[in-house]
Amino acid sequence: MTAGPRAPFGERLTAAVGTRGPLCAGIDPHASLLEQWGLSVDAKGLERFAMTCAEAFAGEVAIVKPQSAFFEAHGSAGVAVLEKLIASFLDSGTLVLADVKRGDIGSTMAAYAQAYLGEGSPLAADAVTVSPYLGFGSLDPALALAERNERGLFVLALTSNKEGPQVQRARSEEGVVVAQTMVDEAAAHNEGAAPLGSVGLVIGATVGRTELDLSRLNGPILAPGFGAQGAGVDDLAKVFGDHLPHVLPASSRDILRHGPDVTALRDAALRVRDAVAAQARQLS
Ligand SMILES: O=C(O)c1cc(=O)[nH]c(=O)n1[C@@H]1O[C@H](COP(=O)(O)O)[C@@H](O)[C@H]1O
Repeated sequence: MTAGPRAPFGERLTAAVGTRGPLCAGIDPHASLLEQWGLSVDAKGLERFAMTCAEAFAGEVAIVKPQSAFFEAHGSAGVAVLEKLIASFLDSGTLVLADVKRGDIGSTMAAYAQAYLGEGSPLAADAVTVSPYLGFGSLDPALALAERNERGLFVLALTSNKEGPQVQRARSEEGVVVAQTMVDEAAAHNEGAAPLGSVGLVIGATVGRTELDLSRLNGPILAPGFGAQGAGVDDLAKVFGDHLPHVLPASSRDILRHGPDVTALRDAALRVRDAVAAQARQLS
């Protein structure tokens, strides 16, 4: 991505959502979607898929989220397509959140941070998803590099899958819900940032009442699970209530199934965005 001075991620995201509305369009090139789009299930088909998404979304939605797994599945040629996709959004006004969900011991985390948040790295994106479930402190190298390079992190808190609560809703010896600890740690990093901090959380739109205190977060909330996993606009109000203005619903398959026609794909994304924005206005 661009070298040189930029605004902090939280500020850039706020501006992008202000201009282009509240939606994170997921780019998840499932083999079944490649087939449905009439593409070959190989790196060539992957590249066509990715570039079609770039054409449909660049400059149109606030942020896109390529899911790294579907690129990695094609080996080094697939990773090269991910690099090309990230570069294609450069200066488009649409930010890129690389969904890599990395989490490891600190010394290894430093290398992941360099790959996805390092200046000059071909995989560097505006933000990445990370997992704090090796302990929030294991993310320190990524937090430090993100801050230095004005990039962002989205830290898993309550994920959209049904297995998540076993870990995320467990309580510490002091009785604090594990996910609340992640919220509080992210909030500490965002304290005092304006208009919004650069350390976001991931809370699935499918999780029901979060029972988390999000009042001091001062950061964005990515809400996947929208569309294909069953969550809809009504769930956003139920799950996030007053925090809805900082929520960024994410949808992948439910939008991507409208391809390969670029206009149909773009219109599908903008329909979701408009439905979310209307719901947020109704509740404000
Ligand atoms: O971090 C994520 O984006 C994520 C977190 C989560 O709790 N649940 C979740 O589904 N995701 C991702 O969001 C996308 C959801 O895709 P769809 O179900 O097709 O909209 C996938 O790329 C998931 O890996």
